Amino acid sequence: MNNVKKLIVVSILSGVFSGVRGSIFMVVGGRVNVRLRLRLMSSLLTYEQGFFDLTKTGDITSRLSSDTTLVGDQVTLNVNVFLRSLVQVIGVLIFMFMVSWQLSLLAFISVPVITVLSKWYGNFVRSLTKVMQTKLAQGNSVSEAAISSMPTVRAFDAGPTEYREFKGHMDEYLALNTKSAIAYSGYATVSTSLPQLVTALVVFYGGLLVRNGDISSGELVSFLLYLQSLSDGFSSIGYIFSSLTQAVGAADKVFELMYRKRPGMPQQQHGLEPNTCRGEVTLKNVEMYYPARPNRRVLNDMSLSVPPGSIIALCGASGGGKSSIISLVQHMYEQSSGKVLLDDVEVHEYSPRWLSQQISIVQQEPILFARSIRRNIMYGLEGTDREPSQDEIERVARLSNCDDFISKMPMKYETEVGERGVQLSGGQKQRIAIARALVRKPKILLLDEATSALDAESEHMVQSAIDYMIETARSKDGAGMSVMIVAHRLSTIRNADTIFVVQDGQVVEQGNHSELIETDGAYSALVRRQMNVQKKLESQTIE
Ligand SMILES: Nc1ncnc2c1ncn2[C@@H]1O[C@H](COP(=O)(O)OP(=O)(O)OP(=O)(O)O)[C@@H](O)[C@H]1O
Repeated sequence: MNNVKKLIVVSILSGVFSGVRGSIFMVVGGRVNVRLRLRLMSSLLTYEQGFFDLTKTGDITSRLSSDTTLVGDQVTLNVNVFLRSLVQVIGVLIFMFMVSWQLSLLAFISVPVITVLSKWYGNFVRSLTKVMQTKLAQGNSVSEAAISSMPTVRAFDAGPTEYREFKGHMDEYLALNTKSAIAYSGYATVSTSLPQLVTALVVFYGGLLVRNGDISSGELVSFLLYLQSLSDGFSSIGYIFSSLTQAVGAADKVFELMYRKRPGMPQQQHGLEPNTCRGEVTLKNVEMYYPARPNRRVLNDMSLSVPPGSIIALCGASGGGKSSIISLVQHMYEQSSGKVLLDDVEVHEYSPRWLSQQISIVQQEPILFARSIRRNIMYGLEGTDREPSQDEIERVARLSNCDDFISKMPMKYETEVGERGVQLSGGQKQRIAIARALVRKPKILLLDEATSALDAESEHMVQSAIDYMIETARSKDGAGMSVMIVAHRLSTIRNADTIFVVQDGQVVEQGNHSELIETDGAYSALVRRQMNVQKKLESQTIE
């Protein structure tokens, strides 16, 4: 009866032990998964030259999900079983040596072979897994891009093309998967049959030892049972080894991204953070190449200066380099020679955080995030000591002509704008982007003027918001706010203190409107062309 009681206690204890052990590893696996994701996300959000040029962002977002999950899962499942098997193997080994050291040594002749084989197999699987994860990520990137752009896919009836593209990646993944399965079958064949062969040898030699009276037949039987248990332990360690190598293969890519060239959040705090900013921007003999196209010079000996509180316009033919100048001022890219200065200090010397506090930008195609209008307006300031009050948000919304359409929405400022702001019109998005720029009270306002995407009414609304910004910059209230506008509309250009005509990466003319008209060069040609287009449009409308 006592024995039965003991058995019950042991069974319950072992159940509890295995349950607790399992849950501990689930917690550990979950933590590994989340920690990896957080580290990767924080590293991806770190400011880095040229990172904006990554075309396959889906590849990266997939790393955030699938690779980190794989690593976490393998930790949960395998480390747990690995530890259990290791204890089993060590215990059994001790018992085996206690029975017969000669038989034990014989039982181990396969170990060196299996060790070498496992090492080779591990390396193979590791490199293969890396490629497989890349193929999966590429597939994810295609599906993400297609699903998030369904209206375009549908409009161009590109469903079959997208499917073929996706299937191409999946087929490549499957081929690699088959290769991995064949390698596994070879590895498993050798690593399973070798111990069986060794068992046959042990039975043969053990029989001799029993006949010579060196060990009893009972000891031989127990040795064989230990051997079986040992082989079970080894085979589960082998299995775990291959799964863990897979996880390490996946983790390799994650770590590669995490520790790429300019990693680490602390770098973000580095750099100068002066208490004041005058807002004087100067470009001196700047030459620039984009990392994605290192052979194409985009800016060539570019020099310009923006005195504090002035308004300058950049105009000229498409592709001339106007937006590239704006990116350099924000220090999104590094010039290859020359200097980009803010208040006589090179922009790379400032901390990126400080720099972005001084500069606000309204992009040509403003990007909104899938959150409420209120949160979009105070984007980047939320949760900081610069977070604007609701009154302030409403004030800038009024100034940027957003107030009318926001007040007509049922949830007002709490209205969700949808993924990339799809639930708003182009003009509405643009006006929210202007409010977002104004609420930051910048010292330098960069404006990449949007023209084509807006209808006449929206254009009027956006234009009057821009005019207001320019007026603010000129007024005492906005003293010191310099404005750099990539301008297409004559009305905006005309108001600028200095106009720079940019062609093929160089300033070909500069001066104010009347000076440049008098010069009768590239600028006046540009103005004439615009007026002609305007006249044509007007006559067509009248007809
Ligand atoms: N991220 C990038 N990677 C590589 N090349 C780029 C990148 N962005 C722009 N370019 C190239 O740099 C050149 C200048 O582009 P930029 O956008 O500065 O011209 P732009 O004058 O602003 O044109 P637009 O008036 O059409 O906006 C173009 O030839 C363009 O193809």
